[in-house]
Amino acid sequence: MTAALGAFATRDGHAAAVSARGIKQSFRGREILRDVDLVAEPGSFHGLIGPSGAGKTALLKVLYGARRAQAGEVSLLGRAPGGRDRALLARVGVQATASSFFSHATVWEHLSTVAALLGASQARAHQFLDQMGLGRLRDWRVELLPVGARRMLALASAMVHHPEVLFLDEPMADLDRSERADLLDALDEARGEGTTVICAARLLGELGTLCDCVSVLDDGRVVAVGPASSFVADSNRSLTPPLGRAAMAARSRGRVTALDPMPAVLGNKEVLA
Ligand SMILES: Nc1ncnc2c1ncn2[C@@H]1O[C@H](COP(=O)(O)OP(=O)(O)OP(=O)(O)O)[C@@H](O)[C@H]1O
Repeated sequence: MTAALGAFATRDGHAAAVSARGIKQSFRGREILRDVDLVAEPGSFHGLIGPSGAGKTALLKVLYGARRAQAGEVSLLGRAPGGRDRALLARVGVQATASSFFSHATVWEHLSTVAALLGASQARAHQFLDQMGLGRLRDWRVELLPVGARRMLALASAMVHHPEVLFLDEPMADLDRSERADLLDALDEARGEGTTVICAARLLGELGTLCDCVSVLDDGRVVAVGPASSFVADSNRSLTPPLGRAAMAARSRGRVTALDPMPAVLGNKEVLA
C-alpha cells in the first residue's frame, strides 16, 4: 500500500517536493514498476526517460495519485497523493489526456473554466492563452483543434494556475517548431517561479536543456540517476539555457546552442538526442 510519510529529504536535507521509495506495480502478474525510487528537489526539473513500455506513464500516475502502487511510499508536497485530495488539486498540474477535455467548449471556455476551478484569475488565463500561441484559436471548439494545438491547450491547462509541481508526459510530441518554442519559454518561466517539474519522455531533446536531474527507467527499473550533463557524451556541449525563441534566434544566427541535438549514451542507448 502507498502510505503517507511526510516527505523524504533531499541530499542537502530539505524536504523533497516529490518522492517515491520502493514503488512496485504489477498488471496481470507482470511487474511494470520494480522497486522504483525517485526524489525531486523543490524547484528542480526532473527528466524521466526510457524506451516505450519502460513504465514512465505508470510511474507518473503513481506519483500524482491517479494510481495506487501495490508497494512502496509516495510523498507529493508532503502528502500522500490520491484519494481525491482536494488540498493538492490547486497545487499540482497534470498534463491531461484527450479524454480530459471539455470537447464541445471553445479553447477560451476550456482554459478559463480550468483557471476558475483551480483558483487562477481570468486575466492570467487570457494572458497565458496568448503566451501558449492559442490566442488566434480562442473561439475554436476543442474537438476540432489540430493535434499540436490540442496538446498546447492540455499544457496550458496544467500550468495556468502556477502549480507548485507539474507532471508532463511526452509534452513535445506533435508540437511544431513554434509550439515547442512557446512551451520551452513557458517551462523556463515556470522553473524561474520555483515550480518542480517531473517530465517523462522517450527522448528529452530540447527538454534536456531544462533538466537538473534525469532518471532513466528501463523495464520498470531505475537504471541510472544523475545530472542531465552526466548522460551527454560530448561534455563540451552546454545543457544550460538559452532557451525557447531566444535560443532559436541564436541558432538561426549560426551559433551553437543547447537546442542542438545532444547525443547521449547509456550503455549503447541514445537517451537525450
Ligand atoms: N492498464 C494497463 N493494463 C495492462 N498493462 C498496462 C497498463 N498500463 C500500462 N501497462 C503496461 O505497463 C508497461 C509500462 O507502460 P507505460 O505506459 O507506463 O510505459 P511508458 O514508458 O510510458 O511507454 P511509452 O513511452 O510508450 O508511453 C507496458 O508494458 C504497458 O503495456
